[in-house]
Amino acid sequence: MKEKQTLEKLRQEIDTVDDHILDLLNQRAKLVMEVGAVKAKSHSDFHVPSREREIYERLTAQNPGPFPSDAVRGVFREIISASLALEKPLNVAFLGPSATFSHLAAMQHFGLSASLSPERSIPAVFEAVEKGEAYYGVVPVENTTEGMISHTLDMFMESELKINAEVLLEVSHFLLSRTGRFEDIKKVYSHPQPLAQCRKWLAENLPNVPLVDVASTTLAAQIVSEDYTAAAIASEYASSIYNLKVVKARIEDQVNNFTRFLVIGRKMADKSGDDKTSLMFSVRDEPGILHRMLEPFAQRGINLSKIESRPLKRKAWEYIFYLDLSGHISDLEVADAVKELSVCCQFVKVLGSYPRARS
Ligand SMILES: O=C(O)C(=O)C[C@]1(C(=O)O)C=C[C@@H](O)C=C1
Repeated sequence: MKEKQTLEKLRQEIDTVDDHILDLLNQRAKLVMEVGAVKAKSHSDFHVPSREREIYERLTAQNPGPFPSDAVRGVFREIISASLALEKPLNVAFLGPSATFSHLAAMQHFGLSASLSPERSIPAVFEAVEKGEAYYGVVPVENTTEGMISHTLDMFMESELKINAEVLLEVSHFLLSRTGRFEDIKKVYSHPQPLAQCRKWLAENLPNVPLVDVASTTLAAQIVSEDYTAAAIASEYASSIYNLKVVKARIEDQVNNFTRFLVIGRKMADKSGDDKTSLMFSVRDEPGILHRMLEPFAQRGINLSKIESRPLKRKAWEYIFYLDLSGHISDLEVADAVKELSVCCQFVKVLGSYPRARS
């Protein structure tokens, strides 16, 4: 009896706190709408990744607990997403179909209030943003086990779109089926990449079961939702969409399997204080050129986090280089280094400066 009274009292207190939270959320929403009106007048960008980063960092740093800091980030992810939708409903194109990892990356970055539309290919995502059908696009660029996604890099050769943000997503594969029972599985469907990333686990655990390549993990989940004797390798999110049970979670052979996605838009992103800049350039074919192209960065102590080369399609044995470095293009040192680099280049293109993703 006493416990019941205590419970009731505690729940009343929770209700009072919730009322405060609701009131504060509405106070915040009104302020954000004022910010939106100012931005509309000055034609400024509605989505500001650097400001969002500042909010997350400030709140998680000062969080006294016991509410977990990761949850603070998740809650504010949704508060900001809903606020932004009040300023301007945001259309975001991503590499579809729905429930694939690009969809998850878009949800992670923009929250659940953004309107997310699947596109059938990487060029179609670029096109949707270029034509203004979407404000932003989300495309994969690199995987820790499979390497660079050259299709995305090649798109920047023609496109004038800018990288506005990066998203790091841990890619975990789930074995899903209607019954959730191992013994019912007579076939496994998935996209070739997840099948390759789970090869060892499949050989050990389902050695005689045929593996079937399909166009996406979503299609695999869809097929399996109508076949009680098949299983799909897909994301955990796909299980909720297609009403499937998890036979086995995290079956990828390599732990720490991350994919990096780029958020592309029509304008350059503001400086956040912890940024990366991506460049693309081609150099003249002459002795010592590789050394010279890296010198401007080494001399200024600018850290390079990635260098990648791709063949220039128009000319045999000539290459385009992609470089990721620490800093924003509005930093004097970075701007100077890029200027110096351009002396030994046929062309240099800044693909964008954007906040470094939290790993
Ligand atoms: O500060 C802004 O520029 C806002 O638009 C407000 C706000 C927020 O909810 O705090 C919303 C969206 C932006 O991406 C960043 C922050």
